[in-house]
This record gives sequence, structure tokens and C-alpha cells, in this order.
Amino acid sequence: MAAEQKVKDHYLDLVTSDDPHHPANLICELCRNFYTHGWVTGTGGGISIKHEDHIYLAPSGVQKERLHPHNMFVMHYPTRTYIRSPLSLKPSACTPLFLAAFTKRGAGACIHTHSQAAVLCTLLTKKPYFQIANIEQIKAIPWGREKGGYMGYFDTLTIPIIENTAHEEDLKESLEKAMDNYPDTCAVLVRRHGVYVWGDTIWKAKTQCESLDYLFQLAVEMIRLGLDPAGEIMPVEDDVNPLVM
Ligand SMILES: CSCCC(=O)C(=O)COP(=O)(O)O
Ligand SMILES: [Zn+2]
Repeated sequence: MAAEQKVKDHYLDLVTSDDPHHPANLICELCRNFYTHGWVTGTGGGISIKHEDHIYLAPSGVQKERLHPHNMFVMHYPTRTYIRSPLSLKPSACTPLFLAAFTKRGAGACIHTHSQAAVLCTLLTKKPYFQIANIEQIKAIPWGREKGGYMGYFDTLTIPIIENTAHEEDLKESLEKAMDNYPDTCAVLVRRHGVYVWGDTIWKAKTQCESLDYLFQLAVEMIRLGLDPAGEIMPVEDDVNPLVM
């Protein structure tokens, strides 16, 4: 009994910390925050964080805004084995997709949202990508495989769109293919479903996810107004501006 208790305590230690920046605490806090954006509504969406050799994952099919650190699964990344599996829960169905971000991109965190703006952007085009250009917030999106590179104001942002599947885990192959075809991207949209966004750290992933969602919302409004999000900047006519002499 004593030995068994010791083992159990050890596993609990992996998800018990007073540090608000501990991955188990952060996933809970950020899911509550993302719920207020409508990003993890009705159990959809989620977050995974890599910390050293450990991957922190939420359970599948639970209300993400009500997570407790003790609900977290912990995977030993080098062996891809679970070292903590809460009883009667299953790890997120997004796990293979999160792992693709860690493995193929060296990400430190991956966020999946069911944002309505993201879904609408996949419905407003039949193309296998979403584009937007000449918007200041584009500058928050990293670009290029070299660390520290960001998009410029005059650049066109392209985010690949993959087709949805009946089961989340079946998206893995097409997500990985999109990562190969768009080596600079930090996100992949899933038609009629949502978006996966990854970053070097959880804070970068959050900033990128927020910036992309801002751009998705803006694109939907632009299209509603008959504007092309990826179109040219309309020249300002001096003679209609009363401030220009
Ligand atoms: C109504 S949510 C359907 C599953 C899904 O798309 C998702 O993102 C949540 O998966 P999880 O296994 O983490 O609950
Ligand atoms: Zn999903």
C-alpha cells in the first residue's frame, strides 16, 4: 500500500504546483479564457503544452472551461507513452495533431479552437488556403523556419485549409501534409471545424491564435462588405481628404 501510494503521489506531483505557469495550471486557466472567446465551446477545441520531456494534454469530451490540473494526461515525449492517465478519462482526440506540431515544428505549445470566425473563413472560399493582406495585425504572425522572423505589413498571409474528417485523429495525415506544403505556416485551418495554431511557447501560440482570430473576424466582415481581404490597398484620393491641402 505504501509503495503504491508513493507511485500515485509521484504521478500527482506532475500536475500539482503552486506555480501559475506550470503547464497543468496554464491549460486550465487558458481554456477558461478561450471559452469566453467561444473558442472551446461545448467541449470542442483544446490546448497542449510541451515542458521538457513531458507533453500535457486535457481529457477528451469534457467541458474545457471546467478543467482541473488533476484531470491532465502527461505523456513522456521521447517514448510517446502516457506516464499519467486519470482514471475513466481518455486523452484528447487532438493528441496526434498536437504531436505533429511538436514533432514537425518543434513547437512548445499547440492550440485548437472551434472559433466561428475560423470556420466561416473556411466556408467563404473553396480554395485550399485562406489569404489576407495589408493589415497591421499580420505583423504578429511569424514567418519562415528561422526563429524570430515575422510577416511584414505589405506581405500576404496564407493559411492552408484542410478538409474535415469524421474523427479528429484522422486529420493527422492531411495536417502533416499541409505543414510540408506550407513550411512557413504556424497554423492550419480545418474546413467546417476550426483551426490549429502552434508556437515556440504557449505565450507565442496564444498571441498568434489571437492575432489570427482577429484576422479571420476581419476577413469575414470585409467579405460581407464586398471587400477582398487579400486585395490591393485602395489608393487614397488626396482631393477627397479635406486635411490634405
Ligand atoms: C464537439 S467537439 C468534437 C471533437 C473536437 O473537434 C475537439 O476538438 C475536441 O476534442 P477532445 O477529444 O479534446 O474533446
Ligand atoms: Zn476540434
